[in-house]
This record gives sequence, C-alpha cells and structure tokens, in this order.
Amino acid sequence: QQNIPSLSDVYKKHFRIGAAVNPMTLHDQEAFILKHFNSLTAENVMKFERLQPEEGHFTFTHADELIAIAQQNNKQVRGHTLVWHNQTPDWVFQQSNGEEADRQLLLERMKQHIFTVMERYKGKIGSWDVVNEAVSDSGTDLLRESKWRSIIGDDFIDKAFEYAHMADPDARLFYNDYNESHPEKREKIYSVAKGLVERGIPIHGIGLQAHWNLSEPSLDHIKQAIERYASLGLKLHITEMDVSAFSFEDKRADLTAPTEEMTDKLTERYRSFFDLMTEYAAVIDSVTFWGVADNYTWLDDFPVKGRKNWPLLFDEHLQPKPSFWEVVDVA
Ligand SMILES: Oc1ccccc1CN[C@@H]1C=C[C@@H](O)[C@H](O)[C@H]1O
Repeated sequence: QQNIPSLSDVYKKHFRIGAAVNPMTLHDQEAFILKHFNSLTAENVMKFERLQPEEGHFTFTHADELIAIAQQNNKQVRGHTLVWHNQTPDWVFQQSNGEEADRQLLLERMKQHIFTVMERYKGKIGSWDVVNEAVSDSGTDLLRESKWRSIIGDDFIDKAFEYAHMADPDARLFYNDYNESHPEKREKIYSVAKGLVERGIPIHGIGLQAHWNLSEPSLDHIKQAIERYASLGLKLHITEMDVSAFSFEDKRADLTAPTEEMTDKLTERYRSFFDLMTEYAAVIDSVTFWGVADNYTWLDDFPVKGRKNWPLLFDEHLQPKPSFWEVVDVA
C-alpha cells in the first residue's frame, strides 16, 4: 500500500473525499479508511431508526464510535440523516393508542429528535442531511407522499431546517436527494430549494447523492444540475457516489465479476466525473463515496437482492482499480 497515494491527500486542493462507513468496515478497514478519506458518513447508524428506535430511548453507541474515530483523526463527519420517509420507526407517526399522530405531536417529535441528536454532536458533525429524498420522482407534485408530509403538511421541510439551525447554528444544513441530475427531478429539487432560500429558511447546501451507472446520467445533465443548484448560492456536496455496473432496469444476476467492457466503461466514467467535479471545485466542497471498496456495497442488495456489484474505486481486496488511477491522475 506504500506506493499508493492517499485519495484525500491528492484531492485536498479541490474538495474533501469521504466514504460511507459502518461498524464492520470501520473495524476491519480502519487504517485504509483513515488513509484515503478525510470525511466520514454513517451509512446507517445515524438514521432515525438507529438513533431513537423507541420514543425517548436513544442508542448512540455505534454513532459515538464513528465520532470518536473522526475526532482522533481530524476527519469531517456528514450527519445522515434527520428527516426521511425510510428507516424511520412506525412509533414516530403514531399516538400511544396506535392512532395516527397529529401535526403538533409529530412536530414535537421531529424537534426532540433533531435537538437531542444535533446537540450531542455539536462541533463534531460539520454538515447534516437534514431532509433526505422529499422530492417526488414522477407526477406533477413537487413532494413525494410521506407520513411527514401528510401529517405535518408541506412545511415539514421548513420546520426540519429551522429546528436543525436552532439546535446547532454552526452546522451546515443540506437537502439531500438521488436522481438529482435527471432534468425533471432536478427542476423539482431546484424549486423546493429556491422556495426555502426565498423564505429565509436556514439551508446551506444541496446533497447530490450521485448514485450513477455506466450509462446514466449524461455528463451534460450532471453539469446542468451542478450549475442549477449552485445558482441558488448554495454549496454542493456529492454525498453518496457509486457507479453501478447495471442500469436500474437491468436485473441480470449472472455475473461473478465485472466484464472487461464494464471495467473499461467504469474507468472512463469515473475519469469524466472527476474531470467535471474538479472543474466545479469552487462550489463542490466534498465528494463522498457510498462505501469504501467493492467488498461491501449497498448495491449488492439494491435493486436486486444478493447481486454482486463493483461500483467503487477499490476492488474486493481493497486494491486500487484502473478507475482509482484515472481519478488520481485527474487531481
Ligand atoms: O438510489 C436510490 C433509488 C431509490 C431509492 C433510494 C435511493 C438511494 N437512497 C440512498 C441509498 C442508500 C441509503 O443507505 C441512503 O441512506 C439513501 O440516501
């Protein structure tokens, strides 16, 4: 590993390089993670269901372990995520008698969760994905249907950001979403973010999840999205980057290794992405991969359960792939 440069060192002049980590990778790959990344995101342990599984019962152990490692090694941490329709316990949306909660109760619970979590990590988590994936993927509605929206109303997003800012005025507050470069969804995300800015809601950035693949999105669509979001005066974080070997519709599960063509295409795509992102380093502060190496990726189970994928810069043995060397060469 000696003659392999640190990815985050090489990119220091452009932006931070982060990885989503979990208790397994932090335990098995700590030195590797500390070498290549200067920002950490909890893949799951800072989600609502993991921090407050039952009302008033907070479980911080795994999140505290990540924070301790980050503090000891001077790493940034991205908080992920406070308000999201997924991985949130059912109790949040229910009265004690099992009936649905009302607006006032749900706002109180949202506030309680945000304050308890953000005050614990004040000064240790520099930026938070305050709201994740609130924008709809299709149809004319800006926002997707969710309990947060149906019970509180469309202003649940405003409230989440206001509570977050009250809890930690120094934290940088992000709206985070996927398919962020698809023109239709881009315009919806833009409209929601523009509304927040115009209402004086404390939002500081947009998180582009960047779950991309070998063919989509086009570089032009990514460029248009970066420029559109940046035009609001907001900072951009690439928050969950990976490049799937399969398009969303391709459910094939016959491969045990990427084809040569896939590896070549991946190398070309990663080079083109980092060429583009370094061009926009003035507005992009951080690029985080949704994982460390191909030995573990959420894409091994999404959208096809148990189908191996190879979306990152390091292979299953933590060895640099051709993509890694191309990305280093861009810096
Ligand atoms: O790419 C998608 C397509 C459909 C739904 C969600 C997503 C991405 N959703 C992300 C992926 C993994 C989770 O661990 C993250 O918390 C979430 O933000």
